Amino acid sequence: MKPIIEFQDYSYFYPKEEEAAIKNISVTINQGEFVGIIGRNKAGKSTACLSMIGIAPHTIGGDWIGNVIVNGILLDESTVGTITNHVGVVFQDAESQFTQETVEDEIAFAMCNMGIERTEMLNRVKKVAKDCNLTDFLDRSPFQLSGGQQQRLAVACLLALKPEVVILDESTSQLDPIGRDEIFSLVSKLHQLGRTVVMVDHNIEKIAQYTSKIMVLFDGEVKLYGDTREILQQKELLNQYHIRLPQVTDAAYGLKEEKGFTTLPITLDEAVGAFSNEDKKGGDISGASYSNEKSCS
Ligand SMILES: Nc1ncnc2c1ncn2[C@@H]1O[C@H](COP(=O)(O)OP(=O)(O)OP(=O)(O)O)[C@@H](O)[C@H]1O
Repeated sequence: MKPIIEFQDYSYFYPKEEEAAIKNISVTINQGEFVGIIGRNKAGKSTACLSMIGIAPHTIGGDWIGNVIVNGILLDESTVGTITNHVGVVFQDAESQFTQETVEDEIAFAMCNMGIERTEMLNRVKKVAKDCNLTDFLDRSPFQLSGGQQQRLAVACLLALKPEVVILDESTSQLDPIGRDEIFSLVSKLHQLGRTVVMVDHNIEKIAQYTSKIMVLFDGEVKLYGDTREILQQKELLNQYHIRLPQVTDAAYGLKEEKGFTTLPITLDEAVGAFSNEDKKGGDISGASYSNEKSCS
């Protein structure tokens, strides 16, 4: 596995702040992983994202200790410009980044500063519009799109630049359930195509369904980092960090002894399998019809 983002004993202090917002973290995100970052408010999730793209410290200022290495580039030697060749980020308020009159121009605009040849640029607009299900809206104003469509447009602008890593920081928090599903479905496809995806989201059900790894942040520290299924088995620990289990996992946890579950289901499909299997000996979901492959509906 090739490391794509490495935090090495990294701490970050916002300007004029004495306490670090990120405290001595050492974690590696490998190429092709889909990592969910979770944690209560002010845990440091956005600061971790900003550090992955160099906005902290290069744009915001402040101090740091340790290192962040993005695709082999050390923080000391990077600029936001060099990192954005590898990493793209979409924030919660996608709308605020739009400046163009049409969706087509907005996607093309993202490529303007990169000196991309016109035919190539038009090809990329067509491709990402298709991938993000925006082909029918190319002539429309970005401001006449729904919240979900605007988030998809922000992702399309980013994909046109072909970054290896796509970061979404609470991009679904203001969307209705359908808009949220659209974004998760889109990033899941990107992940299947081999992109590395990092997603900050408070929706633990979706994080459970789609991610391959979870990073739990608490007061600026990484408390847990590992396989999504393994992390979500640890109710007491997660609760300590103010994170709840997915509802189906919590329900199965309550019946763990009675049903003899050795592994808790983390998605609805798995729970249906687990509970319909309950008459069988032990009621273990390992006998149920689920796999470690994440659903990508
Ligand atoms: N520009 C800033 N200047 C000073 N301190 C900041 C700044 N931005 C964030 N912080 C502080 O850094 C810490 C981590 O904040 P951060 O926004 O990274 O957390 P978060 O987990 O993303 O929170 P939320 O879920 O509320 O968005 C908090 O204590 C916050 O107050």
